[in-house]
Amino acid sequence: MPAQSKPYSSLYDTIVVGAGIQGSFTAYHLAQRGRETLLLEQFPLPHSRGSSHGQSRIIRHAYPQEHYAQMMAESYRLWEQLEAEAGVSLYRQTGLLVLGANTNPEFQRCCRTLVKHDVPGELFTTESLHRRFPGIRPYHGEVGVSDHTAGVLSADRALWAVQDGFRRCGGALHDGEKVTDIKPGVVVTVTTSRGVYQAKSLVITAGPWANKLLAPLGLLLPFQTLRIKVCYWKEKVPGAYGVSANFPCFLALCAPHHIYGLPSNEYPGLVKICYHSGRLADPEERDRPAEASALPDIQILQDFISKYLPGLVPEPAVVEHCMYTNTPDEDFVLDRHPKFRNIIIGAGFSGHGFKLAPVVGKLLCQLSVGEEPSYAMEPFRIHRFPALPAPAL
Ligand SMILES: Cc1cc2nc3c(=O)[nH]c(=O)nc-3n(C[C@H](O)[C@H](O)[C@H](O)COP(=O)(O)OP(=O)(O)OC[C@H]3O[C@@H](n4cnc5c(N)ncnc54)[C@H](O)[C@@H]3O)c2cc1C
Ligand SMILES: O=C(O)[C@@H]1CCCC=N1
Repeated sequence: MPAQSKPYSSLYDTIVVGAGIQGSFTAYHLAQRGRETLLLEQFPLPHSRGSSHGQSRIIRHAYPQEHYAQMMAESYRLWEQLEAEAGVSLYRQTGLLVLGANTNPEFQRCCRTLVKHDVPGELFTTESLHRRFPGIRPYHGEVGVSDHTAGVLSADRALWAVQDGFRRCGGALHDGEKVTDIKPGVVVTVTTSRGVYQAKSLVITAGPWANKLLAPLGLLLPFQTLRIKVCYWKEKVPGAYGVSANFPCFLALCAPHHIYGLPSNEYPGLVKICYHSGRLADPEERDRPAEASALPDIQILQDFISKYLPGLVPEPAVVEHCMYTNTPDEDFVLDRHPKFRNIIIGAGFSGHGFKLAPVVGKLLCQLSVGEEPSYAMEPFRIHRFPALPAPAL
């Protein structure tokens, strides 16, 4: 048992299951409020089996949905606060360019939220876009809008910083300890591979494993767990698409799924460009070879790079893997269990939850202490899914 553990079957205010970015921020907010909190993680930390590992994530105000755009101001502030507390730099401003047809409704909604929230940026015609970013060829006559506040979060470092902040507030983090059973009740009993704990409330932030913990609690949410290929592409001229050359992050509004990229930085000479989808995969068998019918994501990226980014070699130089947990509408689930009201669920972050983790953690903390959440929660409610399958309890 880890040194700072309480004895067998001790009572916590809250237990959080899953120390990815969402569970870690939830635990951090709870501990900052003086709640006795236990954060349980199945794998020894750090690990690369879930959704929060890797060097980089995009942070941006540019969102087509108002409910995310309005959370971003607070999210930036909380990231800055964490940087100050931890004494580390977590955010690098690069700007972000959204590329799309000027008739694309999602593009137009992004422009509207940027204006509404007074976010500094510029509109680009096809011609001015190519002049300003010569490395980009708007192949189908796309236009652009930029978000000057956007940039890159150092993901691994951020995860470490928030877990360290949690511990410094007196929180207990047990890694390498898998939750195997949850018994609901006024006091929730949690059994792990190492012991039994009790808490007045429980937060489940288990990423792609969420349904494995929810099914025995009579709930199966309509999640798709996807294996995403994180591809890095070589610059023909080193640094041409780099942060030092002021190349921005970008989000290309392509059908059926978007393509996004980050300037070369973490691996010098390599630009991270990914397809915002992947093939269905169980997180327990993430790297099992794909069926023949699997999504040709690399070909889609190669085609995009040949057409739009002529300064890159259209062959991936490095491919890593990560998991998405998608909901049908790509909105998060932040809600109480419909039957066990002291069990809170944070899941379904659909490949865009990292930047919002400071606010997500605050909302899950508010739900677990019985406070009114600071934002309208309707988009995140479980009851938006019709006809949920009901596993027997
Ligand atoms: C390739 C890729 C690129 C992305 N890019 C961006 C981006 O640019 N910007 C952005 O904002 N977001 C991005 N995201 C999304 C973001 O990274 C995720 O939304 C976020 O990391 C989800 O975190 P999580 O804590 O929900 O899940 P996870 O990180 O998977 O954490 C869940 C944790 O729960 C643990 N767990 C599960 N079951 C148990 C159990 N029984 N007992 C104990 N522990 C358990 C798991 O081991 C895991 O550590 C990206 C995601 C990927 C994969
Ligand atoms: O959330 C983000 O910014 C990235 C880029 C767009 C698609 C998903 N993740």
